[in-house]
Amino acid sequence: MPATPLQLYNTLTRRKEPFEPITPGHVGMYLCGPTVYSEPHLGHARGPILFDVLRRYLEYLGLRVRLVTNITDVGHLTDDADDGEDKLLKRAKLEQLEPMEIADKYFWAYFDAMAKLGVRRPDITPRATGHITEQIAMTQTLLERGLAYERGGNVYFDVSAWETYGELSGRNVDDLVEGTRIATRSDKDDPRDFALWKRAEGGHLMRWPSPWGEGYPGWHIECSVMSTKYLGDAFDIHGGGLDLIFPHHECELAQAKAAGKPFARVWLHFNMVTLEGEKMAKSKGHFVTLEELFRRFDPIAVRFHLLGTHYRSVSDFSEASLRASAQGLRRLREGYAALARAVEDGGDEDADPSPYRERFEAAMNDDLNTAQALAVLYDALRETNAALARGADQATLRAAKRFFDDAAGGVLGILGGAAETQGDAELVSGLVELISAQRQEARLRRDFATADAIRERLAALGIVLEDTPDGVRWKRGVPKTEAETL
Ligand SMILES: Nc1ncnc2c1ncn2[C@@H]1O[C@H](COP(=O)(O)OP(=O)(O)OP(=O)(O)O)[C@@H](O)[C@H]1O
Ligand SMILES: [Zn+2]
Repeated sequence: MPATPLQLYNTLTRRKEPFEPITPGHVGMYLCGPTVYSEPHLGHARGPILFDVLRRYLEYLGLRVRLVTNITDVGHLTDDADDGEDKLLKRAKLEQLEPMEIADKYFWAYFDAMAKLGVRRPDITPRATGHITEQIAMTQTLLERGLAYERGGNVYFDVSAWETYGELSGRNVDDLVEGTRIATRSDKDDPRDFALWKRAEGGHLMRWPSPWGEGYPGWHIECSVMSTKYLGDAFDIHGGGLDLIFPHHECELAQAKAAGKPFARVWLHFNMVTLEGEKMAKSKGHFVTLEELFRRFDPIAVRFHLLGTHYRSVSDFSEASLRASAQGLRRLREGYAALARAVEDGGDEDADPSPYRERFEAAMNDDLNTAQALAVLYDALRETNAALARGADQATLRAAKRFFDDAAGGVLGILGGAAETQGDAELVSGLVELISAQRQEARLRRDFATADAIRERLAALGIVLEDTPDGVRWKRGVPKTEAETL
């Protein structure tokens, strides 16, 4: 198996190791996706952006990648110890919607936000509710192998029967008993055991028939099932936030291996996005939504901001740091635009590569050090600005442009493509505000003919101006009535 130059830190072995795909030329990766019960927050963007960059970089290295990201649309309990209230059902009651309406509403909210962040869609997005049969089958296998037991419609994994339990998180299994709150009325043999299948109580809306009566799957089993279904019993990379190492990934790994599947080879865990030093979490109500941020910042600046910290370090959110990222991105775009204008079409395809390419690759190969990779881009930018100022030859400029296209555009996804479109959004917004200010001036001069003409021309372009006590606002749309536009 040929190793790539890429080194990745593997949580399972606790060290950086050369990344070797199981099947040469192909990479299968699985990222634990969101539970779709509320608006995505900034913390939810870190994993998808990291995996998007990893995928793009593997492609840059010439590999074919299949990325699977699951959607947890079976509601799970507010408590990791198989206890508490179902998050999705709680939200459904609150919004007076069907649980599936909640799941769909936030599924789309999530993917709309990811698209704005320049995150390419996963190749497969399996939903837990679409894989109940497979989850029942794996539960049955574990029962047949004597590694699980049933108690009145609940099926639990027998942790004491699985020797390597704790291998991923490094937790000592005996100590775990201490740390596990012994739930009252629990029918588990051992408090460390976790649910593979839960009996649906009276009011539980999401339920399916099973050999153990009506119920629903436990949280961890969906990922063991859906990852291996689409990537094979052994696959290359499995990822998620550090908060998922225990219990979620520990349990996923135990179940899958106990069912006879070698499972993931590399476990990649990213650190948390924090707000005032504390983990952003929707269940704690401690977060800033992506939608809120997108109202004030270019989404690609948000992407840029998250890439500015190595994925294994905490990324603390503040307005000031995001503003600084937005400014940094603007400088990069301006520099690139000047370079693109100076480069003439065609020729020099075989010119020497930019000297920065090697440094960029070294940073990415070192466990995806995107912070370092961005620093290389800025060194290259400084050099490019100097080259433009001294009127460097076309071969040099073309090599520089190719480097920015591949590194900043292709791999990091902060220039070109979606990034460019976002830049356009900023431009449109700026232009409309400029024109709107001209109209205000016309009105102050009592030049109503000009003011009305501007409003009409904008309306014809699908832009509606609204006079509000806080000044003029604009939105895309059609004016409601003729009277309102006057
Ligand atoms: N603050 C955060 N920083 C980085 N990743 C996060 C953060 N919060 C959640 N994630 C990641 O988002 C993915 C989806 O997690 P989940 O739906 O459980 O979100 P959550 O906000 O943590 O919810 P909850 O508060 O209910 O635990 C997981 O991979 C998780 O690691
Ligand atoms: Zn998972």
